[in-house]
This record gives sequence, structure tokens and C-alpha cells, in this order.
Amino acid sequence: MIDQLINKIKATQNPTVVGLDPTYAMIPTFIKEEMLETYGKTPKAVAEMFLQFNKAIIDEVHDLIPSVKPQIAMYEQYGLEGLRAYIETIAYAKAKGLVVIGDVKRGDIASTAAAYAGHIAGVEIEGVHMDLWQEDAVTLNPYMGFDGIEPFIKACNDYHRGLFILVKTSNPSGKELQDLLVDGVPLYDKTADLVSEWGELAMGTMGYSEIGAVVGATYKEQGIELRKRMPHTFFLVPGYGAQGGKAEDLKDYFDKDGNGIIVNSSRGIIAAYQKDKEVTEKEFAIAAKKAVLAMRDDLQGVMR
Ligand SMILES: O=c1ccn([C@@H]2O[C@H](COP(=O)(O)O)[C@@H](O)[C@H]2O)c(=O)[nH]1
Repeated sequence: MIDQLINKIKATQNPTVVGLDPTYAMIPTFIKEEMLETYGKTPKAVAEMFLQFNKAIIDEVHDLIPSVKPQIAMYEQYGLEGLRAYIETIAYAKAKGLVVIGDVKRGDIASTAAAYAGHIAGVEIEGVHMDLWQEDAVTLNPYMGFDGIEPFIKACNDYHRGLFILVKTSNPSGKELQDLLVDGVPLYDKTADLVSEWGELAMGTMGYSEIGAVVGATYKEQGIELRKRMPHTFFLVPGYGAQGGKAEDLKDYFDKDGNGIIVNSSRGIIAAYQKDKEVTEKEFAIAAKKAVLAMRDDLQGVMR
């Protein structure tokens, strides 16, 4: 995954990942009306709304970005139909050549982690291997330690997939645990050291590991320190845009070659039409494209 991601970032000259986090409130009225008319007030109607919305945005931006990050929570709240929309969104994005990061934030004991790792390892039924989810990478919560991560690392090596493990998250309350001092060292630094160590077990060929870290855009000082501490760890950086993170804060998150991070924006891109006075509701995907181009230019301005 990591080599493919780096090559895609180079090809597009854009380290932007579009977060596919649709909500009911975000769906344009004309799509809502059509789906409610066809499927009634059902989870299937919402799943179809999400799919139509996502596909239109992917069609508009796929050649400008390396990657998308669907957030599973937005889909799974609608049950089986929601999960179908999640899986079909992934398949559609992959068919357009995008690297797909499933934001699933899993973490459990080894036996359960082995089942969760099916997201990237697929499943085997009577000797037949099936890749049901198809994410290229998933996000993980490291709170339960190595045995909860190990099955995913095996999947990375067996199937060229990747991980992004929470190290320093973008949200305000993350510091309640992550900034606690352990032997005088913040817990996020201890986590960073573990993630770097685990990363050695699945190195790509371009200097970065398949095992990346989630480092929020909203904690600039910590992000810069983590870049130095984790030279072979690729960062997935959420918090840009809607959460207040800015490109200028990310200058030193990049490595000396202008590589090493991918920056997520979800609401700021896919709901851009709700704030863009130059577009109609029907042009929601064009507004998303404009937001992608603005974010690309913004990030290019600080890449070395
Ligand atoms: O530290 C983290 C880890 C994950 N996220 C996820 O990223 C997106 C952010 O959405 P925006 O609309 O761009 O704020 C969302 O899926 C979060 O669950 C994060 O924000 N921070």
C-alpha cells in the first residue's frame, strides 16, 4: 500500500485524502427526494443516497487525489444497507485507481483482532480466498498493545496492505490519555516508539513502512516532534479544515523531500457546496472539486 500511496501522491502532486463521511444532513435535497420516493423512509434509501453522493464526488475528483478515506461509522449506523454502501463505495473508488483507507479504528485481543484483520486479509472459506472489504489500509487503535496489532501486520505483509495507528489524535480530549506522562515521557511518544518498532516488521521499498501513524493537524508542536521521532513512519493527518488545522502548521510534518504525510479533509470537501455561494445544490460535486483544488494549492504552498 505505502509504495502505491507515495507514487500516487507524486503523480497527483497532492497529499490530500478526501474523507468520504456522508451524513443525512449533507445529502442534497434532490437526491434525498429521489431515494425516499423510490425506497421509502428506509435504511436502503439512505444507503443509496450515500452511494450516489459518493460516486458523484469520486467521479469529479479521482484524477486529482491519491486517496479516499471512508469513515465506517457513517455507514454502519444504517445497518446492513449502510455497510453495503461502505463496501460499494470502496469498490467504486478502487476501480478509479484510488488508494482506499478504511477508517475503522479497530483494536482487541489477538483472537478477535485476527477476525478484524479480515478487513485487509480477506477471508478463506474451504480454500477459497475472498476479499470482501477491499480497503488498502485501515486505521487501528493501539490501546490493547501488540497482540491486537500483530494479525494486521501479517495481513500487511501477505497482501501488501497498510495500517495507520492512532498516535496523537486531532480531537481536544485526546490529550486526556495521550499526553499523560509515563516515566516523564508523554504517552503519545511511547506509542510513537512502539509504532516505529512495529513498522520495522513491514517496510515498503521507498523508506516508509506499511505501518503508519495518525497524527492530528491540530497539535503542531507535537506533530513536528513526532516527524523527527518517526522518520520511517508515514502520517495520516486528520484535523485540516473543519477542525481548524491549517496548511502552514503542517510545513514541518513533511519530510525533507516534501513527502511523508497525507492530509485528510472530510466535511470541508464533501459538504463544501453548503458553503459555496457560486454553486447550486446540484453542483455539489463541483464544489467538492473546487475544495480539493484549493486544498492541494494550500498544501503545495508549504511542501518543500
Ligand atoms: O485523530 C483523528 C482520527 C480520525 N479522525 C477522523 O477523520 C475525519 C475528520 O473529518 P473532518 O470532517 O475533516 O473533521 C473523521 O472521519 C474522523 O473520524 C479525526 O478527525 N481525528
